Amino acid sequence: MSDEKCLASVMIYDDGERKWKAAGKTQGLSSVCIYRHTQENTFRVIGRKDQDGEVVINCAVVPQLKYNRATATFHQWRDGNGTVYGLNFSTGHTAAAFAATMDAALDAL
Ligand SMILES: CC(=O)N[C@@H](Cc1ccccc1Cl)C(=O)N1CCC[C@]12C=C[C@@H]1CC[C@@H](C(=O)N3CC[C@@H]4C=C[C@H]5[C@H](C)C[C@@H](C(=O)O)N5C(=O)[C@H]43)N1C2=O
Repeated sequence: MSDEKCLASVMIYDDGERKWKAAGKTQGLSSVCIYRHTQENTFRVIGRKDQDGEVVINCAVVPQLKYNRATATFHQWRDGNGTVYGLNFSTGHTAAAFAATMDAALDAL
């Protein structure tokens, strides 16, 4: 698993207000990675705010996860309890790299 750091703004969709909110206490970019737990063969998306290290996403990658490439730089998915995460990547390249790692994780499950 290439756990190359992907820079993105981590967003969470607020169903009530029907709008995207920045995850965590502040705006700004986070380093988002997909980590593999070798023994259990499980995967998690972990994102840490570059500014202060706050963990703004810590989400299991489950087999039924539907990963949606809404645009070249904005990808999104629902977690197990219905929270919708959005990653607004800095570049199309990092978006594609992250999506390829996500696809590889989903294939390995
Ligand atoms: C069937 C299903 O579940 N479908 C989900 C998506 C999905 C599909 C398949 C599997 C899983 C999921 Cl999760 C869906 O459609 N969902 C999930 C919640 C929200 C939404 C519902 C309606 C709106 C309508 C428009 C779009 C939206 O939100 N889009 C479009 C791109 C655009 C890009 C960037 C961001 C920007 C950071 C800020 C803001 C801006 O541009 O101002 N913005 C956006 O506006 C962003 N929606 C959605 O994605």
